[in-house]
Amino acid sequence: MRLVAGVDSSTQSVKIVVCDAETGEIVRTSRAPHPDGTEVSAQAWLDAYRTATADPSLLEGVEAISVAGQQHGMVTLDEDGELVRDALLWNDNRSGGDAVDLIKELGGAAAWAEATGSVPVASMTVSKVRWLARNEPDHAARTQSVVLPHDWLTWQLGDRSFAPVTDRGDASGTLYFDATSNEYRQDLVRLALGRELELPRVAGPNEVVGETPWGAVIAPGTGDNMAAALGLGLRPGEAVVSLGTSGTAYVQSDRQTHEVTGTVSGFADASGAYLPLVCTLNGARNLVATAELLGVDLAEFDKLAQSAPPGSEGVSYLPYLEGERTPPLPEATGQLLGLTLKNLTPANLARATVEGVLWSLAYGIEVLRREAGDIGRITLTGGAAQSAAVRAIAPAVFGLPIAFTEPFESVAVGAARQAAWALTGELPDWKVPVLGQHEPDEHEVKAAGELGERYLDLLHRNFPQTTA
Ligand SMILES: Nc1ncnc2c1ncn2[C@@H]1O[C@H](COP(=O)(O)OP(=O)(O)O)[C@@H](O)[C@H]1O
Ligand SMILES: O=C(CO)[C@@H](O)[C@H](O)COP(=O)(O)O
Repeated sequence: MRLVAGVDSSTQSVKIVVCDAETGEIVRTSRAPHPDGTEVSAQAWLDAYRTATADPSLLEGVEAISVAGQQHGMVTLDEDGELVRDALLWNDNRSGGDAVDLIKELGGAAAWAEATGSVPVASMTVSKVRWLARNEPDHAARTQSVVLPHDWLTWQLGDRSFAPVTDRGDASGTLYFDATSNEYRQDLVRLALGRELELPRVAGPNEVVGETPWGAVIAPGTGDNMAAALGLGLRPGEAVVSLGTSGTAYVQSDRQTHEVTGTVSGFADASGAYLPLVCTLNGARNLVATAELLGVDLAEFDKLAQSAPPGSEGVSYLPYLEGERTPPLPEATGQLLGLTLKNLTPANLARATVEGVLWSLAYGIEVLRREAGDIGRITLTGGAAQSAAVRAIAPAVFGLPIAFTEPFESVAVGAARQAAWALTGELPDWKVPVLGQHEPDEHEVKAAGELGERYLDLLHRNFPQTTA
């Protein structure tokens, strides 16, 4: 058996899987937590990786490795390749105003969508670069290069024996990369920073970019959502909804989208195609927060949520606990609305939380459908895909069949699949452990329409800027 490893260096933790390169069978796993917060030293990701791999038997016999990472984070390097400051992560909202400025300066949202496939929001690397230039001129002056979380960790795994590399998927989330021509847009870096940056070379999807000190092949790696698409074997006409720290919804496409409202980002994928994607800042943590508020564990939370009727008897939960990105409301806070003496129950509160989180993506999925074609089925992934309530309520909110898997680290497995591709030259066919599928019934589709209208109305009334 030839072994390959995949690393998922995501927001809350690092997860590692070791797989049979031919079948994808998972033979070993490990994980370690990341520090909390939206401003984190990249060194902490390497430390977590070292903790997770401290047992030498984990990577024994592994012939290839690949790192997938949280997208967009700004890792600043000086002329010696040392870290200039802590990384600003994708969910750090301080660059919200910078995104607005950059949109104006390039001539509007359509100009950005045309140039890069996406419209800047606080999350995008280009907005963080502008924030650095504006707020920390000394750090900006020392910054020779900006790389992404997965680029940096990949470079460290190779003991810095090659120049930093990235891949087309993660590069497309910087907003200074054009995934149609596969070229950087240094003019957009200049717009953000006032000068050009040294940027990592964009490796091919199954290129061998280097070797670890212990002799394993290193694959290019990619962004975490791109890796999950690989891990789940995403096919045209199907979507993935991921509920980790973020909420994401995406499809694979053979053409780049250029959606001007910024709801859908026109990212590239890790296979040479595209990955139009909707991302919210508020995924699984809403469920965890409400469960804590109710004083129950996640299993009990699931039971409560499923015991309430669709629509939560009028209780609505706008899940903007960490501000929001889609729609771009970096300063927003969460809202709990429609409460009465009769409906204020733990069950309605639990269900409304799930409905609010799912609805915030359903709203984006409608735009995704318009931009990238119809969607026949959604596969759930990310931490909260293990929630029975999410699985049961999703068909009612999306009005679509919902497939779910056994506990499955789709990002890490996707990275491992890429490693196998780099090792053997062939992208292997790996079986996805689909456990079941819930179909929406007619009543649920109707309920989805009503819930959608209620939430859109609440969004527009509470955040009038979204109606403009
Ligand atoms: N059954 C569950 N219900 C709801 N949330 C869950 C469940 N299991 C895990 N989570 C949450 O999912 C999140 C982790 O998901 P993950 O996809 O690993 O996140 P990330 O990739 O952003 O680090 C954590 O906030 C965790 O508490
Ligand atoms: O910013 C995005 C996508 O554009 C996020 O999806 C990050 O890539 C973080 O992912 P998770 O840690 O939530 O998996």
